[in-house]
Amino acid sequence: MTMRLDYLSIFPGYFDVLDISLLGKAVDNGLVEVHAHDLRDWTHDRHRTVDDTPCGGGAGMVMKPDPWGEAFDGIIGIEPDPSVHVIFPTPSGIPFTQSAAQELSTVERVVFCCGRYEGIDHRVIDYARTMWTVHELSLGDYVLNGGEVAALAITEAVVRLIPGFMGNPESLAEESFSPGQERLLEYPLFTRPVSWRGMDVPEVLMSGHHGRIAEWRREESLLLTRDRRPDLTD
Ligand SMILES: N#Cc1c(-c2ccc3ccn(Cc4ccc(CN5CCCC5)cc4)c3c2)n[nH]c1N
Repeated sequence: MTMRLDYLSIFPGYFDVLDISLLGKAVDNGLVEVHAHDLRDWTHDRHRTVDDTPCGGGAGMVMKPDPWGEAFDGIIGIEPDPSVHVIFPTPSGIPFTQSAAQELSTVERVVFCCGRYEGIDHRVIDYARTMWTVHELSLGDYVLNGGEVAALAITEAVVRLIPGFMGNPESLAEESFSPGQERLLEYPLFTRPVSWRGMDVPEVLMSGHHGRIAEWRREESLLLTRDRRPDLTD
């Protein structure tokens, strides 16, 4: 299966980075195809206007619905198709999680709608919900300037789960937040040299005793999780 990824943004250059590294490999081997679009290509005025003042007052500007609607018509089409998943990154979205990434990794087409300013006219989201499967997602409780960085993060989390993307799929199963995994943070990692600037790799990791190593790693994960993410231990 090839996953088609479309990105609608007034800064489509953000997505040039998807040609690099592992994601670039996924594009090369046909696992994903990436299309970035400039929302301003669907404006018709001299200034290629995409924003206007908020109805009801308030600070900042809101993205006009017209360019989004015309872009949808051109990029996705005018017929409803629930197999198309449209993602609106937004501060008011549902927190994006590994399970959401897992679900999205099986989808054949995803369209990211990257807002800017204070956000997108809500009718755009309401219209999209009548046509496609819509996800309003948030990366976390901090403020970004637009949806592009969130779209890149969601893309990376999803694409790495596509069968055939990762060289060693078994490693995915062991990761924190993977399905079936206890919700623990990952233990500290070490590699050679064994001694570096007066600090040594924990002896147990050099013992070759797999049982003791597993026990040490679990204990370290438990300590780290209790200290940094007590919410995961509920
Ligand atoms: N995913 C994700 C996100 C985003 C995100 C995603 C998409 C857009 C589009 C525009 N912005 C900028 C912005 C910033 C603050 C606000 C809050 N409002 C302003 C006035 C009253 C409250 C609204 C928009 C975005 C931010 N931020 N943080 C995340 N985890």
